[in-house]
Order: sequence, then structure tokens, then C-alpha cells
Amino acid sequence: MSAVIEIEGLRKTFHTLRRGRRVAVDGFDMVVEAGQVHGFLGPNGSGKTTTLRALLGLVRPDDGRMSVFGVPTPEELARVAGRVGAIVESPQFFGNFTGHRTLRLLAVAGGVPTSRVDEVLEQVGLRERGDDRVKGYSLGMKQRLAVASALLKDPELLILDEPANGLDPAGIREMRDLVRSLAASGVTVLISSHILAEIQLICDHVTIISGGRRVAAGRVDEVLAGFDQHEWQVDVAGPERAAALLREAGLSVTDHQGLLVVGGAREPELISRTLGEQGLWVRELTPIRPDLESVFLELTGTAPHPTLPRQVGGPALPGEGPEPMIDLDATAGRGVDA
Ligand SMILES: Nc1ncnc2c1ncn2[C@@H]1O[C@H](COP(=O)(O)OP(=O)(O)OP(=O)(O)O)[C@@H](O)[C@H]1O
Repeated sequence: MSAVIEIEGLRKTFHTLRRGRRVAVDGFDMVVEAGQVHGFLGPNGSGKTTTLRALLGLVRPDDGRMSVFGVPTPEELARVAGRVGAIVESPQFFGNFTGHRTLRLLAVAGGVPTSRVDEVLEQVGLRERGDDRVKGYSLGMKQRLAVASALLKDPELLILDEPANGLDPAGIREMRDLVRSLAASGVTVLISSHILAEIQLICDHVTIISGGRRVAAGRVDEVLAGFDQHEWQVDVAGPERAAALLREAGLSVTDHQGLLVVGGAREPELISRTLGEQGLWVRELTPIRPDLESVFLELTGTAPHPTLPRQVGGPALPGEGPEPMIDLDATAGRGVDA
């Protein structure tokens, strides 16, 4: 496999009026290989968008090396720009234009044959609605129109920043199907998200970022396996005696109202044999596999607030309101940071 994106030691500092200097990305590394559907996962404010913006030359990094298709970026990005489709800032469309007209204009502006318009509308499932005005589109349809615009040049690499943001479950499912079909057609996809279930469902590889640093990377199943505690949920008649026997066998046991959670058993046979030999018959033995959410919480320290429903990357906690931001680089005319 060859690397499509390589980031090494990326660093970017912003300056805010209220809090002064703030390190957004702090020596971050990432490798995305050809053919991957790669999840870029991290809590709000962990540095995902800044990383993507730096990669695409929208913000000037302080330090680090980056390349896309082996070409150093942002310096020589123009050489490979035709092979990359990206939606990093939410594109704004004219509400009065139809989807078809919007894409046609973008195709002409980008030097892409206008015959691509119908193809990409088909690809994102908007063919039927292509002659409707954009202002009548749902948020999910607008997102798909954005993806369609990125697909016009038939990219080999597609970068999507939080594509499921603000979508309802049906919209999320549509976006997921779209990403899957693009991946199946050979496009390498990098998706940033704080929606863990999405990453777990769509992506084969993941890089987890926290506080501007990479905290885990690899195949999703391997990252998860690294956190497997070999735990099992055991339903057995006589849980108290069973717990004592299992502890004697060297296993960790916690009793959850009669259901035992047994840790440290690589194979379930150890549990069933230990209990069966003493005449205790297991009614149910279920593996407790770590999911990306628990791994993510452990790695990034994003614990649920005790008084709020659990929501990773959701709205700020009470007292943590947004602060006015200003990028002094941009005001000094050194970058294009907003
Ligand atoms: N233009 C800017 N000026 C000042 N600070 C910024 C700017 N852009 C980002 N930051 C800060 O950099 C940090 C990383 O932000 P970034 O948007 O990259 O995170 P993120 O992981 O994409 O978060 P989200 O999931 O909320 O989009 C945050 O602390 C943010 O406040």
C-alpha cells in the first residue's frame, strides 16, 4: 500500500483575545494509505479541522511535514489538487439555484466537463432532485450536493470534515451509504468526525486525536483489540458461589445484581469449566467487547458530565461557552485563517 496522506509533527498555534496563545495541533502524525476509509476521530476542539485546513493550505502551520500523493503540501498542493476532493468548510450554495445549475457553474469554473454534472448527481442520489432549487433541499441533501461538488473532478482522495454534522438519522444513513459506495469504487476517503458509531460503521482505519496529538491509530479492529479486557457477562444460578469459584481460579469478578462480569479469561471455556465442574451451569456467557466509544473516552478523557446525558463532542458544558476567536496570523496577513 502507498501513503496518500502523510503528516508528521504538525503544529499550529492560534492566538485568542481572551486566552492568548493556544496550541491547536501539537506535533500530530497521521498516515492514510490508498484505498482506506480512514476515520479521523476526536472530541470537539481537538484539532481535526485545523489539521485538515493545514493539509489543504487553508491555514499556515508553524511546523511539521505533510504530503498528499507523495507531494509536499501545501507548497506543491497545486500539482495534485485535481486528484483531491475536499469539503472542509461548509460550502454555501445559492438557494435560488437548482442543484444542477449549481454543479454546472462549479464544473465550468473548475474546467471540468459539464457532462460530469449528471454523473455526480446520480452518484450522490440527487438525480431526481437536480432540477429543484437548493433552498428546498433538506440538510442531508445539501450535504450530498456538497459531496457532489467535490466529486466533479473525479478525485482519488475525498476529504470530508464532519459530513454527518447536523444530519438526522436518515441523513446519516444516506451519507454512510454514499461514502461506502465511493470507497467501493476505489476512492480513498478521510472522514473527520466526533460521532464514534459512524466511524466504527464506515471506516476500516482510524486515527484518534486528543488535545492536538495522536493518541491511537491503526485498523479499527486492532485499535479496539488493544483495549479488550477479555471480559464476559455470565448468567449463572448461584452467582455468589460462582463469583467465589471464579475468583479462586484467578479471574476478576464483579456482581451486577446477579449478573457477573468476569475479567481476565481469554477463552470462555475457563469460565464454563470452572463452574460446571462444581455443578453450576452457565445460562448465558456473552463477550463484552470494547466499542470505539469506550476506547475513545478512555483515550481522550472525554468523560460524560454527571448531570448531563452522555454526549461526546456535544454542546459545551455549563460555563464553557464559546470565546471570541481571532487568528493573529490571519490579521497579520500571513494566512487565510478565519
Ligand atoms: N481561527 C482560529 N482562531 C483561534 N483559535 C482557533 C481557530 N481555529 C481553531 N482554533 C482553536 O484550535 C483548537 C482546535 O480547533 P479545531 O476546530 O481544529 O478542532 P476540531 O477537532 O475540528 O473541533 P470540532 O469537532 O469542534 O470542529 C480549538 O481550541 C479551537 O478553539
